[in-house]
Amino acid sequence: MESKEWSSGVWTHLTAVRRQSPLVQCITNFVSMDLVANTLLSAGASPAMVHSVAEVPDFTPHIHALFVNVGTLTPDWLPSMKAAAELAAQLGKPWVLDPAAVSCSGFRLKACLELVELKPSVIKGNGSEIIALSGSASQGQTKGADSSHESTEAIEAAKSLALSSGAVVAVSGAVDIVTDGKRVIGVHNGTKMMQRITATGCSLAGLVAAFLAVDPLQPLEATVSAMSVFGIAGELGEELANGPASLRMHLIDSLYGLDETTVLSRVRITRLG
Ligand SMILES: Nc1ncnc2c1ncn2[C@@H]1O[C@H](COP(=O)(O)OP(=O)(O)OP(=O)(O)O)[C@@H](O)[C@H]1O
Ligand SMILES: Cc1ncsc1CCO
Ligand SMILES: [Mg+2]
Repeated sequence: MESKEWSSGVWTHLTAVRRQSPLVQCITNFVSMDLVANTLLSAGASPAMVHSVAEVPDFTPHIHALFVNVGTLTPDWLPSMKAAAELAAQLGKPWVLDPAAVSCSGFRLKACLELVELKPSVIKGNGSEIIALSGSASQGQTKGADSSHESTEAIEAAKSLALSSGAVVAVSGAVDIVTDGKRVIGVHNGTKMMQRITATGCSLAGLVAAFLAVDPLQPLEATVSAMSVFGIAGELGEELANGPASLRMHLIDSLYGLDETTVLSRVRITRLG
């Protein structure tokens, strides 16, 4: 299946998000809260940064999807993430795990491995994060939030993590990779300058949660659509931007204004395996 066959699905997913405005609970890092919320709002979804464990029993039953990102994890936050993930999974609600900077410490790696046990629908990381989480990295390799691997170097790790966890695994980068362990799809939208804005990867993962909310039975397709839409918004934004700060603004505006003709002509998705 090539771009043409995917593109109508991408547009259908975006219009469903705009129409249904899914409620997405986000337990994300301090750096990303603003951009994640604004990305979700400009796509038509409804973000709620509800992160206290005390609120999970009341709030999580009402959400349409959950997004968990460990970018600024502390021991206080982990119980909220686990409680929300456990309840979401129990209630059949899709949830996305972003193992941001997973290899920066043993604490964070252990926390992410425990979260993987709670059955995320999708795990979205950059190349280095997916390699580390799948156990493919050599020991002692310590990384921050940025990737030191191309997404394509993480394909085997992504497939193996998808098979062992049951999640769809998405790797962001120059080509976004999405796999369920059998199929491997490449999303070729996006622009290099998006790496120079902090939390674009977190925002992409939050957007994946909104797309899952409107098509929970097809997590691979929903993830591919979200990645393509976010990439197209970045491409259009770059045409108007002078650098990362204005790209951040124009990306949000472009996501808000995306129309059918633009989506259908810009989607670049291929089957890689
Ligand atoms: N070289 C590139 N060319 C095109 N698009 C890119 C490139 N690098 C990253 N992107 C896009 O930028 C967005 C963020 O991906 P990236 O892999 O940089 O996330 P990340 O490392 O998780 O970021 P963060 O942790 O800061 O949120 C994605 O939409 C991705 O497709
Ligand atoms: C810079 C940074 N540090 C921890 S999380 C984060 C945002 C991108 O993941
Ligand atoms: Mg990230």
